[in-house]
Amino acid sequence: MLKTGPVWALGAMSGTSLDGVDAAMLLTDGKAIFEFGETAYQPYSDKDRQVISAAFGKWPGDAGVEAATELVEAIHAEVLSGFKKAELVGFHGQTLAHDPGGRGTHQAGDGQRLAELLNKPVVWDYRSSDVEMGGQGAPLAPFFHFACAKWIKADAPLVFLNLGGVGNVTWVDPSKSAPEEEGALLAFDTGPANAPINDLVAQRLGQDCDRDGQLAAQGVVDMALVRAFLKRGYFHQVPPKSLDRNKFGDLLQQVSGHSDADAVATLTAIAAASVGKGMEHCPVPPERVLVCGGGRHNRVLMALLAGVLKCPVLPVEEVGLDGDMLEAQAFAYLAVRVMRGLPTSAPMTTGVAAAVGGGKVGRPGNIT
Ligand SMILES: Nc1ncnc2c1ncn2[C@@H]1O[C@H](COP(=O)(O)OP(=O)(O)OP(=O)(O)O)[C@@H](O)[C@H]1O
Ligand SMILES: CC(=O)N[C@H]1[C@@H]2OC[C@@H](O2)[C@@H](O)[C@@H]1O[C@H](C)C(=O)O
Repeated sequence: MLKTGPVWALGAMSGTSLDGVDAAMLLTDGKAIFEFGETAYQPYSDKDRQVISAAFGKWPGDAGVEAATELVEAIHAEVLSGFKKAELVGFHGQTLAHDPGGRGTHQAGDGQRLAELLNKPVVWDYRSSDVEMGGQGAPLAPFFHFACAKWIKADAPLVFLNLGGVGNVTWVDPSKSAPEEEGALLAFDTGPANAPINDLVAQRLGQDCDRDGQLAAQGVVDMALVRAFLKRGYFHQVPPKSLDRNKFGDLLQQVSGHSDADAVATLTAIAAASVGKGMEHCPVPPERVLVCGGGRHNRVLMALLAGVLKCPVLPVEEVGLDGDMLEAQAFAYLAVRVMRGLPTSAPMTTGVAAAVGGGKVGRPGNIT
């Protein structure tokens, strides 16, 4: 049993951009944020990235999945074992495939095995029960965004924008008292963010990202391609809605005739335009957009967003949050909610039939 009151939870996230594993401590009772704690980051090597990306789009039992899973577990065990103060762990794992309307959702990494290795309770498989109840299983950070809005004492509707491999937004009404309350949240994936940019610069230049947007800054945006992209069905779907990382895998083909700089500039403009399009769904316009995720370091992307959005666009650091660790903190927060039987998603965050508490709990000594 988890003791009552606030506990130190350790969250870990390996995101779709495949840069590495983020880990962060959070003191929470599953409702409010009490304190932010230590963090760690372990980048994937090129070899790790190859093993994991070879398993993208694959399901348990498919070739390559076991190797990727072992790697994900081993790297998490290494990073997380340093956090002695953690009373429990929230382990997201690595999404390999996401098809909520079909085969489900697949995060590599077994929380029971990790619980044995770390000798602590591990909450994992956060997305499956939401999907089983008709939800998208993503995004799941929104309940934490609600807690962040309270922590920063926001007094008007605002948006959290995460620019990871995929982009996602959470619109928050901070006047509500709980994230599951009707009208408190609206969340969905906006479109591709860093994933296509990373893939293109990896393929063409052997780089891991377009650092600070340097290449995009030298290119010319193919506006016709951007306009055509926004006509795709996904952008006309009413949220909640979510994306597989490789849903727009044909994008690289679309820019194959462009120079490196023009191609990256166009993919960057597509990421910004997708967010702009998504904002049309907000119940009321947000007072500000607070940006987390690695894409906020991309100056071109941030400048384009400032042009597209009709309110201030600020990195979350402006309000005292850590934009590189927000998702890891989210899974720490959600771990405590799961342990306490509190919901982790709701109809307006994932489209699930009713508020649901996702997540399994792995406990040391439970291996059969
Ligand atoms: N200085 C930088 N300049 C440009 N892009 C950057 C910079 N730093 C990080 N990024 C981008 O941000 C990515 C990492 O972002 P983040 O860790 O938020 O993604 P993620 O958690 O893997 O993805 P997701 O949120 O989709 O699961 C990198 O792969 C890179 O594309
Ligand atoms: C299926 C899956 O892993 N989705 C990720 C991905 O990365 C960003 C976006 O797409 C978001 O929906 C989600 O991650 C964050 C952490 C979330 O669940 O809120």
